[in-house]
Amino acid sequence: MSVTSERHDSHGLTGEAHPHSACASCGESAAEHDHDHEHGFEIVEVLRVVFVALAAAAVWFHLWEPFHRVSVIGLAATLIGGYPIFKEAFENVVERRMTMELSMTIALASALAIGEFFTALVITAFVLAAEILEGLTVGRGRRAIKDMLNFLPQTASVLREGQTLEVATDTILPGEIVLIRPGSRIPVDGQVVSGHSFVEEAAITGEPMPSEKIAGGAVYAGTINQTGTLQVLAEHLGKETTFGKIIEAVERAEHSRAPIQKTADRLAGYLVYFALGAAVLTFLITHNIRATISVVIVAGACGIAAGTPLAILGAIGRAARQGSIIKGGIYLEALGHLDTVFLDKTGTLTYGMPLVTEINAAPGISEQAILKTAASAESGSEHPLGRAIVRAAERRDISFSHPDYFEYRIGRGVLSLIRGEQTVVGNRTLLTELGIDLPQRTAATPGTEVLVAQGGRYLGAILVTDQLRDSSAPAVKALTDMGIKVVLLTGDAKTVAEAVADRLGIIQAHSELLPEQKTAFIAQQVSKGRTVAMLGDGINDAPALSEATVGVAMGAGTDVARESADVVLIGNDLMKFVETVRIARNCRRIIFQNFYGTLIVDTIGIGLAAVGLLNPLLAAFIHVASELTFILNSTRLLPPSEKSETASHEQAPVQV
Ligand SMILES: Nc1ncnc2c1ncn2[C@@H]1O[C@H](COP(=O)(O)OP(=O)(O)OP(=O)(O)O)[C@@H](O)[C@H]1O
Ligand SMILES: [Zn+2]
Repeated sequence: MSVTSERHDSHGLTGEAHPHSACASCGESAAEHDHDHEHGFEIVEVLRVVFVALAAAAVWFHLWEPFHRVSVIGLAATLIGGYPIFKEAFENVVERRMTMELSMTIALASALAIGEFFTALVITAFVLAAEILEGLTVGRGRRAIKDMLNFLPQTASVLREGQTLEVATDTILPGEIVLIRPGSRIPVDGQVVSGHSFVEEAAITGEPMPSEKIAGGAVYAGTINQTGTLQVLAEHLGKETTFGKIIEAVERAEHSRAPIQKTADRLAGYLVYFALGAAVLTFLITHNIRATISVVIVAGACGIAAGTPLAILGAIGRAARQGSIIKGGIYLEALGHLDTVFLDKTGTLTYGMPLVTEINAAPGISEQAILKTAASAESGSEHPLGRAIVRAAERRDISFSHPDYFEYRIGRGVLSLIRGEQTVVGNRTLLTELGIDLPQRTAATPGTEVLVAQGGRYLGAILVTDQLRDSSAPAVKALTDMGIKVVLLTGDAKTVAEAVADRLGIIQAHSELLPEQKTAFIAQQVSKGRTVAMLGDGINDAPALSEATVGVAMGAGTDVARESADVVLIGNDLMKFVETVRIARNCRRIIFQNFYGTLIVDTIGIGLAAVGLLNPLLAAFIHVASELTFILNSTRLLPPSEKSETASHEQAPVQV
């Protein structure tokens, strides 16, 4: 049961500020407030319960009863103690909203009217006590997320003019050198300039194994430096850090309402009507006022109304802790009933750092010449394949020039002009379109064949192989085991697609797709009513990510991909995606448990009350107990408190 006093609003989390109301207006405002004055409110509320309970005892023992029919203590204490309930009910009447407070008020008024003062007081006490417990639970949920914000260090050591100064973190500027001692939390995103250490990055990636840092390595705010001192060149600060962005996304997600939340509010509203309707029927049929009051009282809806946002908040928070940022409740909900996952190959299933592994030259051409020509053509290329070729040429000390003209044919390769000669580097489709004669595939091993031609003549093929991510195979298996269809979509050749699909146990693979074909493919699935996720990393993937029900970007991918995505995997670990789907499914299951549980308990309760088997006190107890059970059910998803974690880290032995 929940009473929504104004003070209480400030403790709410999105959507549960008026837990019993079926109104969309209850969401946003409550979440804006903070909850620093929590303790003051608790004491007033606790005193109110104690007051009502004492009054109930007084009524029970017939203390001071100047009038025969009316208990002054009972009446006064119910009115004073129940004030928050009545106030809320009055506001609901003004707003023409049917809420549980309103029905409780009706029940209390009826109890007073038939002289059941003790009953009225006990019910009031129950309701108020439940409200406190619920407020604490929901507050804990909100704090679990807020905690994340407060755990960046407030001060940091900075090297300024040859001196080490302790300054407030928010005064550090990009480009300054920050000194990070072992055992302390890193305050900025930046690059290690000197030192050697291991850093625990669980806050960012969810990965518990510390990662080694030497000069040149990247460190992230919120992670913990463990063994050595590091000097870090600050690059991003505060909100601009990866950590800051995680928090921002989680906060935004918290404010956005998932469709299921609207369903929950509506369902909670219907329950009130149902209870009132049942009460009217009970009265008409039995003329038993006590039974009628019990019917009104027994049905609780907080398990649905407050339990739903709590579960969603917990799930988003938990996912964030393990390195996947869900940008809104709506995506969490979709992930909970996903039926297909589309995977891009390069950069998603593979590391996206391919290597040149083989060069097959046409007769009379040297490997050197092929690499030189290809590297020149690709010197301005951003594509992983182009970069691999350029890197290979550099590694072999092959000098190359820049093309006079360069054109990128999406999904095919590059056209360029080198010293007046038309140079083509790309796949079979591209070279065939240009009318260049090609031999059969020459490569001995699997990999992507990049064909090179100059002046209309085929020079040879460069085989580029990318490595599958370690997490790809287990992730595909886990998704398949969960009953989700896994489909590979790639721009690469059929042979490569099939080899990858084979290695990973993917049954359906589509190859040689242009980016717009990937997008169209996904759009078609979505229009069929499927709930699909697309995982990708590249610039070309952005439209497909937007088209999918849930677009998922690899953290190491391009900015465009991360912007268009609905979920970002910070650590590039595909198992994190699997884990996120599990969390989403769990969240959905808990919400539905609460839905069905509430409906069952309320229906049985109303039935028992209607036939006179529940007195109002028992009815109130059932209401409160069932609601608290369902709300506690929702809290199972909340991430463990970060405070204790932080404390244990700070106590870690400091070695300098
Ligand atoms: N810069 C390039 N140099 C050579 N070939 C290229 C280049 N860009 C694209 N290609 C050719 O076009 C194909 C499709 O490229 P695209 O970028 O669409 O997909 P991909 O990187 O191979 O894989 P995925 O679609 O799984 O990310 C590549 O496999 C390659 O054969
Ligand atoms: Zn309630």
